[in-house]
Amino acid sequence: MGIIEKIKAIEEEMARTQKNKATEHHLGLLKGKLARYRQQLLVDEQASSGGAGGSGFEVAKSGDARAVLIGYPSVGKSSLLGKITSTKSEIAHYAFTTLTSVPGVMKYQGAEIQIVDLPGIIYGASQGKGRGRQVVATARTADLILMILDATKSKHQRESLEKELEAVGIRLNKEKPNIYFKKKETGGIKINFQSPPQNNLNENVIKLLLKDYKIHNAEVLVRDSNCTIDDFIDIINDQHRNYIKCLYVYNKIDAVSLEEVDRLAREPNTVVMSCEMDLGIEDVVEEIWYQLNLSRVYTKKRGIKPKFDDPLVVRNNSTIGDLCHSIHRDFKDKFKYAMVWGSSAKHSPQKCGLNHKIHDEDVLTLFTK
Ligand SMILES: Nc1nc2c(ncn2[C@@H]2O[C@H](COP(=O)(O)OP(=O)(O)OP(=O)(O)O)[C@@H](O)[C@H]2O)c(=O)[nH]1
Repeated sequence: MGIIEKIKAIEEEMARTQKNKATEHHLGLLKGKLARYRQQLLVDEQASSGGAGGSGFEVAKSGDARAVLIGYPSVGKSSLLGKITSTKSEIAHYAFTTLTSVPGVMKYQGAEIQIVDLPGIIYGASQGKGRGRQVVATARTADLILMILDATKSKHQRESLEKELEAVGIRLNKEKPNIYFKKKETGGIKINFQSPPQNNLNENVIKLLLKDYKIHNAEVLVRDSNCTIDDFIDIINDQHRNYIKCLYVYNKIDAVSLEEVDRLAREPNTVVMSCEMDLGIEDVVEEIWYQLNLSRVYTKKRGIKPKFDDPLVVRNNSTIGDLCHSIHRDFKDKFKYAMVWGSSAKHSPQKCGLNHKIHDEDVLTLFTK
């Protein structure tokens, strides 16, 4: 039986099995197997196509961060891209057989955010259909997923996209489960719970899953009592999981009732817009910026005012060391100290080393050896 048939058989068995306390472990084990086969399918396909980037799909990452657009055809992805990316004329069209990916650059607050359009080909990826896998590989590199949805369509569109992303190991708006897991050479299986489990994850099911994955020596510490069986499966498959923020963007609100717009706008991590009527586009841009959680840092030379129109952009929680790395790979070696003005400084200016955490809108003078 091929992998696709195996996946199908498990999915069918899961659909047949009633969900209750008695079947919980059995279903958990099936989910574990499903995750393993799906993983294998993605790996096999990548190997046979010479790796995700081998067929030329992978888009070079440029700019300070990357957001990818995901959505069904005709929901308005191109319209949005046209509105928020300023470099329309420079947009490169990467055409590889049936695949087209259009990266554009959104300039905002001095940052350059690459917006990659993955035109409606994500679905079917988890079943090895079409070339969705390369799309998935690109989606994995995103700092933010923009799921573009048609406000006039049913909630099925969102659910099916979420299901596809879920099936390939992309977790939306979720933190990595708080479980310590380490494979060992010897010593058997050691399982501990920091506090009594409140959910379906328990010692027995962990043992069953590890056995199914042929892991005979490992240490497990469940730190969060709300962890589920699915969380543990994610932890065993950790190299193939990506925890990515997702912003749900409903387009075409001009075509639905005010009540419906109001309802959609209240959903978490959601913005609503109408590309056609030019409504809410600025909110989308602001929300992208907010979700990416970037910090702008202005550098200045001694005795000269900083250039506020040309910040260096780093991820939130970055250190001066990270900033040096973003300037140049070897810059850290030349770094002596920095003078820092702004909210991260205890007093302005503060003399700081590489480990100092910078805040948005700090001003820095870097001194080299
Ligand atoms: N009513 C309404 N129609 C819109 C809106 N935005 C886009 N459309 C229409 O929706 C259709 C699809 O828009 P596109 O921007 O091409 O959608 P797309 O998602 O890029 O489509 P694909 O290229 O097929 O993936 C076009 O006919 C647009 O005129 C909107 O805000 N309201």
